[in-house]
Amino acid sequence: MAGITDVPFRRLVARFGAGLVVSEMVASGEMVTTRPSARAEARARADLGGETGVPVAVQLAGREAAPMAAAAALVADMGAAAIDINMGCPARKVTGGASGAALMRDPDHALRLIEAVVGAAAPRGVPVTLKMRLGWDDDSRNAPLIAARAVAAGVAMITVHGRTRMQFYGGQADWAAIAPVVAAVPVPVVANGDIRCGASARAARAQSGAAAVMVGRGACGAPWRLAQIAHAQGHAPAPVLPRGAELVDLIGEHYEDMLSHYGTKVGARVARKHLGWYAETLGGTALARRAELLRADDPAATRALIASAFAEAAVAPSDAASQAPDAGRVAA
Ligand SMILES: Cc1cc2nc3c(=O)[nH]c(=O)nc-3n(C[C@H](O)[C@H](O)[C@H](O)COP(=O)(O)O)c2cc1C
Repeated sequence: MAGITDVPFRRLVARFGAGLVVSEMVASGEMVTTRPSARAEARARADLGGETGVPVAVQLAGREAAPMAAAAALVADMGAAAIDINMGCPARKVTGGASGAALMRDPDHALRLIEAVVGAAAPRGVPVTLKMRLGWDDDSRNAPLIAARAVAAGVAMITVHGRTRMQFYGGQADWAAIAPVVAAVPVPVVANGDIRCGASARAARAQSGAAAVMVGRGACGAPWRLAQIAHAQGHAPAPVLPRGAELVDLIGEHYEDMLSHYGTKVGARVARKHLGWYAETLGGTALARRAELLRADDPAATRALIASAFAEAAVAPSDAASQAPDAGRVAA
């Protein structure tokens, strides 16, 4: 997730057992631009330096086949374990440039782009995956059609966020609407949208028939949650959940990692949203002090604040998260 799943966050997720992490969305044009600073930033976002200690898939966004193929070749040569094509981002600045979910409005063009990426990645032995929505809007739910064509072009796995682009993040993800994509392709389909706990993961898989789930916002302020959900599905051992001093240490290390990764000034700003999410996840005293955490600026004061705000916090068991707003539909 852009602005969230950066190197410090991915390092934490890897610590809880992730075997593969995915970069933030990287603009293909910037990856291959001749402007050195933009290019360096794009390549840093891809993080192929092995800093997380586990394989990295790189997600590319773009609207034209040629720069997408050039970026795919570049990241494949830099060691990407897989290349994911972004066909789901609803943001106006992305779709306005005809990238992200806007590609779903023109399947023929999208296919040329997919073929170009596969053409660059396949000879290098790197699989290509695709992330999409149900369609642009309710009148054009063309995910099954695009998925089938993408797989025929060589795509190895498809993730579907169960909303249309016009829904942005509103309403609830429609997991059952992912089932026609599962039926249309012989490759694994991953269900995404509003999955926050073991129970919602099970419900999403049951309603969609998907082989796996993807968790986005549910991992914010909860880098352990992916491991909890994997365990609830019987795919991983129970994660050791930090409490008290260990939790303070973990959040403190995340904070220090953000400062060193981005530099103190930018890092302190990036850290605020993560500290706010930790407070929302952990509740209690931490939640009561969320406003302070969101204003945190000076590193010494922030370190002291982390130590006192999270001192009594404990991670809830996975399915306690089903007390979240989607609890009703999980039970239904
Ligand atoms: C701030 C933010 C940034 C995101 N960035 C990306 C991205 O870079 N690539 C991507 O495929 N999806 C991105 N997403 C979408 C999520 O991956 C996911 O599809 C969506 O949030 C629904 O899943 P969730 O309910 O589990 O969050 C982003 C979502 C948010 C809220």
